Amino acid sequence: MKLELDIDDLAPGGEAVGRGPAGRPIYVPFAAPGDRVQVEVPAGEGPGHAELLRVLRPGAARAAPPCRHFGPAAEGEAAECGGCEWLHVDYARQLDAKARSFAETLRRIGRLEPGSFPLLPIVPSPRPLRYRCRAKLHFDRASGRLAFFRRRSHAPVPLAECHLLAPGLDALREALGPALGQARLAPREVMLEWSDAEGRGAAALLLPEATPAVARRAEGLLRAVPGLAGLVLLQEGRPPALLGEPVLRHARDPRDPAAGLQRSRPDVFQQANRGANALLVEAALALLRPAGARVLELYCGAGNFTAPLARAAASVTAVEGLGPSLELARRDLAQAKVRFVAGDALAVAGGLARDPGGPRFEAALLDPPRDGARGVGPLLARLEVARAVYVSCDPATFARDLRGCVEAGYRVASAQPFDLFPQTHHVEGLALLER
Ligand SMILES: C[S@@+](CC[C@H](N)C(=O)[O-])C[C@H]1O[C@@H](n2cnc3c(N)ncnc32)[C@H](O)[C@@H]1O
Repeated sequence: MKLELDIDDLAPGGEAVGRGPAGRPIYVPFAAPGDRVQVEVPAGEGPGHAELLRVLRPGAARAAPPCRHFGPAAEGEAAECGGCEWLHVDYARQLDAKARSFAETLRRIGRLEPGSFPLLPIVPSPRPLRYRCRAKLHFDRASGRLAFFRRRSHAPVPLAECHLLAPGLDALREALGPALGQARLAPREVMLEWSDAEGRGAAALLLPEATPAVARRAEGLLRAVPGLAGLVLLQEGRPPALLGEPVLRHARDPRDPAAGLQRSRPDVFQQANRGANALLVEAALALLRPAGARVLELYCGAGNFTAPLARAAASVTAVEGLGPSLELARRDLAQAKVRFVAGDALAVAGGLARDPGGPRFEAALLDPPRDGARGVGPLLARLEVARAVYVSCDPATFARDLRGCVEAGYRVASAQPFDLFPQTHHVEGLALLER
């Protein structure tokens, strides 16, 4: 059914939303607040996911998307690249939508009513474009190019440009696709990383098989691509094979050389937006006040927060589940007052909590993956943690866990959204819990 709609807002899931007949919410990709649009809507009663047919009258929130791959497939060269959702929306409007959806998730899932705790304004990314120093891409054999997937699909969109990638990373993307074809390598996934501090990059290739012949071809690839310092060859069920120098060093804070460098590897977690990450780390440390405290850090990764914690704290016990991340953190931060523990974060914290003679902590910092840290509240209480900073990339599990912490005796002393992923709906959360 064809319909004309006024678009009211951006939707938390990355589309835009307007009201159809009888007030039915209709979600429309590539529409912007204030637009009048013509859409194709599936019949039915509940919320509808429509396709955009035409923008009849553009709204004031519209911006000209700089990328040929963005937008509905029918428009010229555009090909519904799934890398961006809101490249056609003014950045201030994106921030406003994220701040509101963050607050709404805390209210709905965390039962944290607005006004009952300090909710701080969203922190913008220093760069709304060209902010990524790493990306997960796919190799499209047909075009010999690296690709993102099309929106809501596994069809590749071979990229001739990407405005989210830092210039060095974008140049590496452009060179690597054809070179993979020439080396007769067809990875299922390519994790690409670039260090501005080093002026060179690295890639992890997920391969169907990593035989000695494949490794020899990968060595040829490494020699052929300027700026590619190293490769990690990944094959399911096998340990990673390293070629060249895939461990890069990033500036911990691009604004402050004194903050030092941090090791990274393309196959382990690292924040992609280094500029916004520096703001997040700074805010987390200011909230936690680790000076002189015994600190428990859960999900420490390669030590993004561990280094500044170690500078101020009396001691840091840092827990991480992924071996190669922990190895990088250990290499950067080998010092007596930092104790790294390998293992499942909640199991390790639970073990410490059950041990009557075990360590206790004044402060804790946790930064779990999207699944969150269900049940962490009672563990923090048993470990006698007085204040905890929770960093999250998923507002829903964040809100659930904050509720759990409140039920375990903590209060939310502040919460704040951060924009680490401009042009998408993703939002990072930071909260201080105290008791
Ligand atoms: C969002 S990342 C944060 C890493 C680090 N804090 C940073 O800022 O770069 C989450 C980290 O948790 C680790 N992880 C995932 N599940 C885990 C678990 N059950 N126990 C311990 N670590 C886990 C991942 O390997 C990853 O390093």
